[in-house]
Amino acid sequence: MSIDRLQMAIQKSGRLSDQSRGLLKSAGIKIQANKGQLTARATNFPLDLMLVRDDDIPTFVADGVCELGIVGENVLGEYALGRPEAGIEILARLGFGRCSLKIAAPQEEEFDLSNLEGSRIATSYPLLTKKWLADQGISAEIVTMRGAVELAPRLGIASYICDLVSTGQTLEANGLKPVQTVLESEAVLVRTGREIVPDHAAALDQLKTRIDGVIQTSESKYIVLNAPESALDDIGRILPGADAPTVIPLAGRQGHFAVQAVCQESVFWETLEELKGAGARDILVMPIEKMML
Ligand SMILES: Nc1ncnc2c1ncn2[C@@H]1O[C@H](COP(=O)(O)OP(=O)(O)OP(=O)(O)O)[C@@H](O)[C@H]1O
Ligand SMILES: O=P(O)(O)OC[C@H]1O[C@H](OP(=O)(O)OP(=O)(O)O)[C@H](O)[C@@H]1O
Ligand SMILES: [Mg+2]
Repeated sequence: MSIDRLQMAIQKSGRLSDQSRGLLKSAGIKIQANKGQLTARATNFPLDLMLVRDDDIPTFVADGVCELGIVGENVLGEYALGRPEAGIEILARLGFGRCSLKIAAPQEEEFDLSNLEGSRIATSYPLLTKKWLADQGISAEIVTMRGAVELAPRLGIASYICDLVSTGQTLEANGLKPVQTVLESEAVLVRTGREIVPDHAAALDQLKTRIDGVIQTSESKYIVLNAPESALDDIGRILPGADAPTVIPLAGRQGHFAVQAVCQESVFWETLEELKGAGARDILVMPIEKMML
């Protein structure tokens, strides 16, 4: 580690690791692979990585050991409830590691919210669960477990669980069903609430601009199509998240135009069908490699 370089904490190995590294790669940052090491260095940017357990990332960022981190909102939320003064700031939502923290009940149970009153709930997220229960006006006992929470009802440790769900396969395999959502979560880029030295601040701004560009381009597409003049208004309304399309007359085709636009929202097959229905032809959708707004 070097004090001249920005420090960022990412998950060493787990569900967020590959995409955290992928995001940096897309931002043009080359990371020297260092197998088994707890740190890694960018070779073309003043950035060092700390490769740690995801649970430790908020502590590193709060204490200013790392100015930046990539962590799930679930882990960040639990940490922030325990240390509200930590002052960690979310800089960007990253669109991966999407999951929900959910209350789950046995599949055969006819669930009603009032069933939770006075019950035992097993979870690795005691503070988020407690807060949600308090918000609902429910009092219940929390049993904190580090993992394998889905086993708790079968083992008789608790009647309900509060755990992360994405496909729902793990719940199903354990005879459980989701009944309430406590938190929707995705990976976020966070920065310390502590002061950042000026040298690092410039690198941080540059990195943030690049990451914003990567997020934008992953959602954005460049659309080109041809259309008669009568269809242009409808097409302008259909194009998702396009500010001001470029409209150019087609040579030799009176009353027909080429339309070009950057769409900053997802372009689905349904969108193309709608455009065609409005009179568009020869529709091309192209990825955008880089973008700086
Ligand atoms: N099923 C899932 N689908 C999508 N994202 C998930 C899922 N489960 C967890 N996540 C997200 O990925 C993060 C990391 O999950 P992972 O299972 O790798 O954590 P972990 O086992 O606690 O790892 P570590 O060893 O770093 O402590 C979670 O905190 C959450 O934000
Ligand atoms: O709804 P699903 O798609 O089945 O995903 C949910 C599971 O994913 C997570 O665990 P993970 O697989 O990351 O293992 P871990 O408990 O060792 O972290 C989470 O703790 C659930 O157990
Ligand atoms: Mg963890």
